[in-house]
Amino acid sequence: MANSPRELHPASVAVNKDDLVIPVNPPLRLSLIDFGPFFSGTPSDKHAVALSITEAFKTSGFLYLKNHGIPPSVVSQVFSSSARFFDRPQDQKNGLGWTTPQSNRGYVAIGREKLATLDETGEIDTRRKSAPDIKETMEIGREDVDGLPNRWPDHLDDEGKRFKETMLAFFEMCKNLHKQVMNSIALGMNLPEHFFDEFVSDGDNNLRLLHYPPVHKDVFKKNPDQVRAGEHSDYGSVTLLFQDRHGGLQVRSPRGSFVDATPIADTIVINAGDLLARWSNDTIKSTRHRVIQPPKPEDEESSSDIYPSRYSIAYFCNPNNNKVIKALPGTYGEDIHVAKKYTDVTAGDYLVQRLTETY
Ligand SMILES: O=C(O)CCC(=O)C(=O)O
Ligand SMILES: [Fe+2]
Repeated sequence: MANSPRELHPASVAVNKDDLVIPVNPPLRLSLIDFGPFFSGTPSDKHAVALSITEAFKTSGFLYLKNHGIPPSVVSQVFSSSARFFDRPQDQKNGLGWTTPQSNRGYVAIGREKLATLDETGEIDTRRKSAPDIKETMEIGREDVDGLPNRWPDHLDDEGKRFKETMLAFFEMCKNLHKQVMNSIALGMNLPEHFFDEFVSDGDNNLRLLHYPPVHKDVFKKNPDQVRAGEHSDYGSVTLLFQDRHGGLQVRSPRGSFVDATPIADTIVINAGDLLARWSNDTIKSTRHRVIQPPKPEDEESSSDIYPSRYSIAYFCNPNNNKVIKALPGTYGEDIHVAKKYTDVTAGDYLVQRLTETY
């Protein structure tokens, strides 16, 4: 059973109708939304869920989703399989290395990617040298794309074969959830429920397994710039983020302070990415976030000098690569006195350009 937000974060989180309201000024509300009624409720229940999801994306850009339809047993299987993958010898992992932004598939060793914000991309090289992100990742894309093979460990051993099966099944579940979340956004923005279907049919998404290795506490004390993953926004439509229990994910409030997105069991953290913000003519927010050391070491860990490993799974959802993204109906026009803010862009071109800046 999911812990209530109050149990998880007694000191700094007020609970308001199930939401985490983080008491910064202005408050940052990270809504905890029950997706159940979207699948099985009356049309008006469904509409209410759609409105709360869309409202969350328009205000904080982040929400927690429960009853999302992906069974907890599947999520824990994916976490275990991911941990076993990162436990492999370094040369096995290097043999499956990430190659190009176009492919965006394969293993990325510690220090290779430096997440950064849109306005500081020119400085990425300098920043990567001073405080590289302390993380390794495995990137998995849509299977069976000509010339862009996934880098599976299935030729190594049986465990590698099971890894491939587990990740492919999970990829499909997340792809379906993405479609449902887009349906809810469509309804919440007064568009036909299936408006986005033709945009998300291919599943040009990216499953990223993340491992933040154990770090000596001194590393963070000695370098105030050191983080596990630097401040950034995500690039695509929405990100489905599965966290373990350790914490460290933080969301940037409108005034610039960072607040903890405390792990809540059996929920998915969902945030909007830059391409969805652009698509919505900036009515939806793509909010910056980062990963630092865990907020307060749990009792059994507080006496240790080491922060333990943290694992997370990010499923980056994108529109089909070949789709042209232009401002959504209802987000601009003379009647509402709002101009289109961006030129049209092809989803694939936009994402490759953003990835090129990061690696
Ligand atoms: O590990 C996390 O909790 C967040 C990872 C993330 O934001 C990313 O990879 O874009
Ligand atoms: Fe992110």
